[in-house]
Amino acid sequence: MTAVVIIGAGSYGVVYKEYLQADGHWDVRAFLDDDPAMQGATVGGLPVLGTTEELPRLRERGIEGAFAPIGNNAVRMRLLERVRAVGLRTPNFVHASVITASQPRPDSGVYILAGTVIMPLVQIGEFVMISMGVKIAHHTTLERGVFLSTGVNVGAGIHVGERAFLGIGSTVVTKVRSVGADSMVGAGAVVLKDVPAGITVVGVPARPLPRAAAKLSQEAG
Ligand SMILES: CC(=O)SCCNC(=O)CCNC(=O)[C@H](O)C(C)(C)COP(=O)(O)OP(=O)(O)OC[C@H]1O[C@@H](n2cnc3c(N)ncnc32)[C@H](O)[C@@H]1OP(=O)(O)O
Repeated sequence: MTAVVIIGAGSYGVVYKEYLQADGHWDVRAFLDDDPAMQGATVGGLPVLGTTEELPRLRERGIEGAFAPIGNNAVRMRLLERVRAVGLRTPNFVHASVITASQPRPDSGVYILAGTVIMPLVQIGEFVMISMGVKIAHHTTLERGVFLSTGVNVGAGIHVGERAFLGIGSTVVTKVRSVGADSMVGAGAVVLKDVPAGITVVGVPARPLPRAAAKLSQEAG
């Protein structure tokens, strides 16, 4: 068993606590959370040990690594970089039901939830987060910090840029070459053309949202 903490004691944190405990490889000791209101709380039977300022002191407590299952890609990446910087591990979590012919590198902070299927020759960058029931075809690349929501379908040979966010049930068809960095694909969208970096697309077929409406807030839930 590897002793770990979970950063973020919100709904994702509690769900991941359940997954990690059921997995049998993780001794989940506590949460860390930067919300002052959470300090001293007990969440899902585990203590909130402190804020992320505690990270440098975790080794003294015998903790070896941290998970940060946080939907905001930039925040998740920043936190996991801090975890590494203090010499802790950023383990992967791949649910036992996942069928994958393409593995992320060990300790690359990649999380893949139940029912996902990944074909061979898919590159999975560090800090990628993949929700339930996602399908990814061959020769596709997910760059660092990509988030694929529940039920996303990504075709073959597609480059998904850093921190791109694909909303629940969206599809990117095989003829698309690129979904740009920091772009957002709305829930249910069907992407038929390349998505430029930094924009939000919605609908069937997917078209850009006017910039004023696109907040890129990544409220992933
Ligand atoms: C465990 C999991 O995986 S959970 C799932 C994770 N979360 C998601 O999938 C959420 C994905 N987010 C979305 O789809 C969002 O609606 C976004 C990011 C596309 C847009 O969000 P915002 O920028 O806040 O846009 P807002 O809600 O103000 O809507 C702007 C316009 O776009 C339309 N719109 C928003 N989302 C969509 C969508 N998915 N499809 C079609 N139209 C949409 C709205 O109806 C609105 O149109 P109007 O101006 O004619 O009224």
